[in-house]
Parts: sequence; C-alpha cells; structure tokens
Amino acid sequence: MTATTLFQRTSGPLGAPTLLLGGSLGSNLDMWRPQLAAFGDRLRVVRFDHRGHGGSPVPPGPYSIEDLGRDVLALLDRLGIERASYCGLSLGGMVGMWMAAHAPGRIDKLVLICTAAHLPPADSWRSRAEQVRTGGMGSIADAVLGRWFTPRYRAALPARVAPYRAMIAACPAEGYAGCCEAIAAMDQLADLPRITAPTLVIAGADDPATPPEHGERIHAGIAGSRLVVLQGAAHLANAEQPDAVSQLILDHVRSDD
Ligand SMILES: O=C(O)CC1=CCC(=O)O1
Repeated sequence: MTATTLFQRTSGPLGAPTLLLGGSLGSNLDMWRPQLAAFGDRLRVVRFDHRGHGGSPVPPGPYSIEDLGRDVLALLDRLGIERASYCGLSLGGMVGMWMAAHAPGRIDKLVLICTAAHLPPADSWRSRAEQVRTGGMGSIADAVLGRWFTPRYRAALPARVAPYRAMIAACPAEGYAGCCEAIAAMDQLADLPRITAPTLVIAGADDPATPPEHGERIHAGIAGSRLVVLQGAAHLANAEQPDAVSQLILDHVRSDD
C-alpha cells in the first residue's frame, strides 16, 4: 500500500524537541491552534492532516489505522526526522498507538487524548460512513459538534465553537468515511502491552464519544502510563481546556523519563 503524502505545517525552533500532532476525525491541523502559543519556542511542532482530511490528498476509502500510521512514518522520513514525540487526539491517538506499537524506534514520548484502542459497534461507524457518502458532511456536523464540546461551553461561547462546525463541514466526505471504516475495523487492545514509549493518557470526564473508560483501558494496557481525567471537557479537550492540556503535554514531552 502506497503512503499518502500528508499536508503538514511545522513551527518552533530547530533544535527544540519535536512533537507531532495528529487530530480528530473530521478535523484539520487548525484544531491544535489552542496549543500553539503555549508551545511557542519550547517545541518544534509538526501538525499534520490525516489522509482524507484538510489539505491532504483524499484516496478512495476504506482506510485502515495501519494506512494512516504508515502515512505518518512516511512524513517523518520526508522531513528527515528519525524519532519524535507524538500527541494524538481521538483518531490521532489511534494512529499514535499503532505507531508506538509497530515502529517503537520512531516514537519518543506518547500522549493519547480522548481516544480508544477499540471503539465498537463497528456497524455504527459503517453507517456513519454511508451517511456522509450519501448526505454529505452537513448531515452530521451538528451531531459531531455535540460530542466535541460540552453543552455548557457551546451555550457560553458560540463564537468560539462556530469555526469547529465549519471545520467539520469542510472535511471531504470520502476522507471522513474512509477513516470511519478504519475505526470500525480497529482493535488495538492486544497491541497495547507492546508500547514502551512513556505514555500520558488524557480523558475528558464529559466525553460522550470516547468516555473515560476507554482511557482507563489504554492506561491498564500500557505499562508505566499515567492517566489524567479532565473535568469540564468533552471530546475536543484540547480546545475546551487548552491551558490544562497544553501544560500536561509540555510537562510530559519535556520530562526526563
Ligand atoms: O464521534 C465522533 O465524532 C468523535 C470521534 C470518535 C473518533 C474520532 O476521531 O472522533
């Protein structure tokens, strides 16, 4: 299977620790904007769009988590990066688990936010894929937004939430559907014990998409990992609790373990 050449943006000083940022299903690399000021000159940040998302090409689905992971390995090769830390939220975390289990030499520290190693029922992901292929992204945008942010945050800060709805609506339907099919076919629970990278798992206490039980299962499967459950956060915890998430990531990536 040929890797897809991913769209990416790199920022931060050469020589600082490198951190890859992989986003959620239906997002693009702008979802990490809430972290950029905090990472500033402390990290060299490589944000990328998964295949079928944002500025990356949209090959016809279905995809697999392995396909997405191999795309990121090819991105590292293209950028001349042998080894980097990796932080992924949701789909991005699924890709991070695959990379840490199958290419451990490439991953330094690992941060897994609001994600799952296995997210049944598969049929619901296949139905969602069919829905966007027939009805377009607009047909699911409000429902997705309802999982990304708590009702309280949506009501209090509608102007902050609006760009995320536009982000979901702009995601290519075939790319979104291909990634839904990757999640449908995924079960990485048995691979978790292979992960040796120092791992921080962050869950959102109010995340309806990947509730904290998923973070607990990942934490139980990865020896030496740490689990933080954030209050006042739904699925896009990095946007709803930006300061807390940025600090947790920075402390973990820059620690000496
Ligand atoms: O259900 C959603 O839209 C949230 C989600 C689950 C996996 C992912 O990447 O996003």
